[in-house]
Amino acid sequence: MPVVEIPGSKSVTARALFLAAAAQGTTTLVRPLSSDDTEGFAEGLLRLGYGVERGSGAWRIEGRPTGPAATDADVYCRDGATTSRFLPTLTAAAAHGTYRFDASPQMRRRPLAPLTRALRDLGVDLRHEEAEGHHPLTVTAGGVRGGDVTLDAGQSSQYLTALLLLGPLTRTGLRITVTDLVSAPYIGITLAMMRSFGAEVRRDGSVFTVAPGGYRATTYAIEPDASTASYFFAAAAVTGGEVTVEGLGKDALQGDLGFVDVLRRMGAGVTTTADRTTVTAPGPAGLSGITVNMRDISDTMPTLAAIAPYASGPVRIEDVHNTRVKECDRLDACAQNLRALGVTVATGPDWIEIQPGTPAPAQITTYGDHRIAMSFAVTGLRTPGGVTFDDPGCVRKTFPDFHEAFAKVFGQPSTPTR
Ligand SMILES: O=C(O)C1=C[C@@H](OP(=O)(O)O)[C@@H](O)[C@H](O)C1
Ligand SMILES: C=C(OP(=O)(O)O)C(=O)O
Repeated sequence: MPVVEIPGSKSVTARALFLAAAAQGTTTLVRPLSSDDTEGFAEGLLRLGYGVERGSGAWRIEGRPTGPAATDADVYCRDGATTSRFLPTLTAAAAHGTYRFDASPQMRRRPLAPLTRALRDLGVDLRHEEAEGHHPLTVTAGGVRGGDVTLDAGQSSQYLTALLLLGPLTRTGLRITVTDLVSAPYIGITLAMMRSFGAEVRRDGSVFTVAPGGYRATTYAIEPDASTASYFFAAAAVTGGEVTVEGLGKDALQGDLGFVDVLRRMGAGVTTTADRTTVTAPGPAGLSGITVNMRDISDTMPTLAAIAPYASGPVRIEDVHNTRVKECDRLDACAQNLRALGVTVATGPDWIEIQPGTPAPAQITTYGDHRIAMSFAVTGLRTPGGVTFDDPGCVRKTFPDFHEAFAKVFGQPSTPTR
């Protein structure tokens, strides 16, 4: 019964870095994720003049409630959407300073207009350099008074998280009315973590009220990444094995742990205690087909799509339109790779339906998307000779050692070669 050690949560680490930077005092983050996204976030804070010390297993951040020490900085956000959306928002609260942000070509393509519009509605001087609503952009800080703002988070919950995180740094607090919301469980993570750093925030349906007053430093332990765990759980379900992940159980903050409920509905065995989760393969009949709404847990859509051919009936995943504006268009990427493996698949604006099949060996086109690589590594476990990847290294975004760690647990390498 392998107990798998999963690296820290990207989402929790990114929020913790924002909160620690804005807090009064020195914060210690225990077991943060060290990957391209979170290292990029930390480098961004360093460029802004925050004190960040990255030790192995713990990071220390010197909070600066008055804002960045640098009054002028150029920050490169790499591929990180949380970095690209949270860091400009952090600098908007500074009393003064000019901060320019840019991101990778992949991230430049991804939208952030609803967030930048809301920031402007709150009086922030924010200019897009090229395309409206995309990086690169410049924030000329002058503090944020606060007040009422309306936000459409139907494309990304990260817009709402950014505004919520900003709330305690405003002079009078924020009242945010949300007209639409995807990936809702991520807002639960945000609210819980804001409270852990001393903020006062309330939710009444679609209205969020955040009191002014800043944040207080703390020691914060980062839980393992539930989206990353999905590849190991899925692999247990399709290889006849069993996998236990420690540190992710009933008390977990991350909604993506809900992926195990999907596996349970398909026939896998799932046991969850307060702080661990075990998935065991289904009986001899294998996984059944399913129709499932993944609006709340859409980062695990590619995981399910990649194991879908091994189910005994069709797998239909619905309400995941926002997966088209992630690292790549994930509905198209999943469909194209499944077809390359010889599987029958159909897609619509916000859904994908996959027929049972017998995947044949193929090269997976990752589109530079870590989740496409990690998901199809699971498919490869039951493909004779495995699968190969055009860009195996794209896993660096959230799990640089993924291929090695996966091979260690499941024996067969996912052949991360070109
Ligand atoms: O807030 C976060 O940390 C995240 C929210 C989700 O994004 P969307 O809200 O854009 O779906 C998720 O896909 C992403 O990996 C991380
Ligand atoms: C969509 C993702 O990341 P982000 O939006 O934080 O870049 C992801 O990790 O699947």
